[in-house]
Amino acid sequence: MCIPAATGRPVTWKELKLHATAEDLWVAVNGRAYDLTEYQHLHPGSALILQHVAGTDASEAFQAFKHPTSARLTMLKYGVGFMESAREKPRTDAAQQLIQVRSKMEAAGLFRVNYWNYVVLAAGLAVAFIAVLLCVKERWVVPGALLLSLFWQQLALVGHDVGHNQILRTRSLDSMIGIGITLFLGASVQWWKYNHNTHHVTPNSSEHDPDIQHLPFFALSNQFFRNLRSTFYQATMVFDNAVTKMMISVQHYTFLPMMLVARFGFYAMSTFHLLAKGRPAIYKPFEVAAFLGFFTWYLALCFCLPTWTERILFFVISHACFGIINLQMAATNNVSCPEWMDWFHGGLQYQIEHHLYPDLPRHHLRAASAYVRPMCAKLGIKYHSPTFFQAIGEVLGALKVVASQARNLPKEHVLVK
Ligand code: HEM
Repeated sequence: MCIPAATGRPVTWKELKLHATAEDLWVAVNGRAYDLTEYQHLHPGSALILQHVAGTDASEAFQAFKHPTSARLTMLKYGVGFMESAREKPRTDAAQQLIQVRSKMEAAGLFRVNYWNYVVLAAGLAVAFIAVLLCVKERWVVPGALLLSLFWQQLALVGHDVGHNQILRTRSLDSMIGIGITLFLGASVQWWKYNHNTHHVTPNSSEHDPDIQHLPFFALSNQFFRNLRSTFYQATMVFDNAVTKMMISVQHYTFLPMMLVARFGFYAMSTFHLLAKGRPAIYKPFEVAAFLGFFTWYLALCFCLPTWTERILFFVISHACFGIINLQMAATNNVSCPEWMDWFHGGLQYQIEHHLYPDLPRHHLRAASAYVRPMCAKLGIKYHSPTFFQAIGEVLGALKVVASQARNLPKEHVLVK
């Protein structure tokens, strides 16, 4: 990618590190230094994401999120100077391998979208939705509700593709598809995107990654046995109270039942995002309309069923089943499955490939694994890919370990703030 030259003076890496706060925010991108203190609040990818890379070489993160020409022109305004050297440290073996493998996959056409996949998927979604309407008309409550939960699960997976601009490759156009998804899924795609982009920039950081911040219900490691401040929620995740400690100590039992109500988390987070100030507000009026539109059609559908028993049953099954089939998201590691099951996992069974190359279209992830596995072997990195049920077992096992640590905490456990 061609980055416009920032005019100005030489900047040392030591100096860059002195500007690593929200109040004084510099980053280096491809050998140039930028002062983004003011721009952070205009940044479409959020101020928070820039704060996470403040004072560092953000070239790789910048590259990972495709930036259009307008971004490169904007950068001209904020240039401070050029870095004393193109990189702070020479590229590691792993970084070099990543770039080489990317070039090979580009040459093999893996970064090109095959639109037939989406035509088939869209047709499948349309058929599923019409089938749900027919089921409701015929009062087939259970099949209708099960089908609806599968429809939502598949739509959520398309939301993931859209969030990474994997379909139309342009943020505005993919966001339009996202608004359609909000209408049929009842979840703000812009909330999810804000959440998920932060997760990609700060994976597995207990303070920064919203995908692992689930107190008071779950703690994924003993890092959470402190009252940690979440930079994402701008709130303290309080561990030091009786209810949280009790919940964590039994989390391996509550995990699966909690998935039954996970759907409500989508509603809560979307509402919070749409009402919150200071978050990326692009397309907000459309998103709000689509979000409200969802409740209108969904409740209207429930009320097409003549009795309260049928309505409640339809509501409960469609919501609970959505949570259960979304367990494949909860595994958050690679999952080995036969090729014919790829549609069900929606690409999330290739977490390793996806995290290394987030803009890789999901239908090429299986082919990409043929490049990534040898790369891992070469670098001596274990490529872990259990089956679906093994993966769930591993998640439960990890939760159990942390639960037992929580149970055995000494009474005088000191909280490090
Ligand atoms: C250095 C100056 C930067 C400028 C001028 C800039 C500008 C922009 C612009 C104009 C967009 C909207 C893109 C579009 O409409 O397709 C954008 C999106 C984004 N940027 Fe940056 N950016 C900068 C640095 C960074 C860095 C260092 C990161 C990562 C740490 C980052 C992460 C993102 C993300 C996650 C998005 C959202 C992408 C999306 O919504 O699909 N940006 N940026």
